[in-house]
Amino acid sequence: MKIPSLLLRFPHCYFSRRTYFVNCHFTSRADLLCIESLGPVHHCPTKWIRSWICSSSGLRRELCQQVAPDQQIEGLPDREQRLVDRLYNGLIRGHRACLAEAITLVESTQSRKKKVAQVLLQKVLSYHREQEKLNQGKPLAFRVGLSGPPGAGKSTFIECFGKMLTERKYKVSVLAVDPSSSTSGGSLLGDKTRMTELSRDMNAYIRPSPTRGTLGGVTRTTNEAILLCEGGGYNVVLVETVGVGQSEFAVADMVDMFILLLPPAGGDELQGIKRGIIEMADLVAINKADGDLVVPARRIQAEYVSALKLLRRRSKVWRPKVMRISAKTGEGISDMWDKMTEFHDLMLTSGELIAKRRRQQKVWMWNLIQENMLEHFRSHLAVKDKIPLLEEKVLSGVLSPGLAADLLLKAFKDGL
Ligand SMILES: Nc1nc2c(ncn2[C@@H]2O[C@H](COP(=O)(O)OP(=O)(O)OP(=O)(O)O)[C@@H](O)[C@H]2O)c(=O)[nH]1
Repeated sequence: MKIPSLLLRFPHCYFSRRTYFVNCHFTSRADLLCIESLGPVHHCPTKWIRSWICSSSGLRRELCQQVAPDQQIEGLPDREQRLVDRLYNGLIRGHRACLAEAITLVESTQSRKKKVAQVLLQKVLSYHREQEKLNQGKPLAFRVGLSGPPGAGKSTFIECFGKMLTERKYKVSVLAVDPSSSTSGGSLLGDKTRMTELSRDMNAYIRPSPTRGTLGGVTRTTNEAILLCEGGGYNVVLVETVGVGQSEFAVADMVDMFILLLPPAGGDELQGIKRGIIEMADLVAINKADGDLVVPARRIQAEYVSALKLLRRRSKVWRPKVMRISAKTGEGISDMWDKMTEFHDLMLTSGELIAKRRRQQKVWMWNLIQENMLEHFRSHLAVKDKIPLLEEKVLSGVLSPGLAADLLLKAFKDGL
């Protein structure tokens, strides 16, 4: 059936500025819609459409309200709007090329592209809300963080784990957070040669770490990339980081479950691993528990079981577990997934998962403010030229860091 165009976004709907003829296919449950644009028309009998939707779809009348103006996506020139529409449509249909292009867009540092990226994200977010509603409020994807020191076997694990999930008809995306690649010029996660088999799997999408940017910038784009992957229908999103810096703390703040992958090695060999990160782990997996390494793996497992008992409980429904696995032989990987789904179900039914996600949203917002404020500060005309001189004075000991900061902050405030 053809009706004049509307952009339907449940629980809200509003009529698009550019009107189209559309084909609407309602599902029997009447709250899933596919809209296909066929061509422009110049008038839009809104009242008729509303009553048509309400009567023919059985939707409650209050679902058909106009969205608040600040939620509307508009204001882009046609060319950019077409780009957003193309990426959005491709993304929600599961086209990997569109997902890749969309992530490149959110990674862009150009202000124009950033704006376009935000419009796209806003659209994807609305789509998320609709889909979550259809899913009885359950999140679309399971977000899992994976961290571990170099050589722990992260890529071997992801390859094995990812393939197991795709065989079970999950769609898996792997995002890497590795700001070391921007600071040292070399990537600790050694992006290119990793997970070759999984990267050929049509139900998997692997995105290497952005090669530029600060930790703040990289985590921002990773957060946004998670949303895009979920929009693309990936129901398990793995965020990988190397556990020797700050990035793993950032990753723990963007996922539902945080997993620490360790080799069967004792304290000295794991010095690079920060103590704090163990406290954040929901599951510790001792990898390489095969062959001669089974015995040391058992010992390390026992050590971590005792260590975790001493930590403060972060959840009412879950105590961190320690498991032995072998990414090489695949042993323990299926059991590990069972534990992970148990965690997910418990967190979901207790309401802790949703609460955690909400908290993370707030943290994310403040991180963005912090990052943007700093960028604004550094590039402000009143302080920009003074920074090198004052930094030099602090370095040579002529000025205390506190005084230099005060001088810069004063110059900034005066210049506002
Ligand atoms: N015996 C054994 N070796 C493993 C296992 N998992 C990984 N390895 C080996 O450990 C080495 C490091 O594995 P990777 O998967 O590259 O480790 P990684 O943590 O991804 O390391 P980076 O790529 O440097 O971050 C490789 O030689 C693997 O073959 C395992 O379960 N058992």
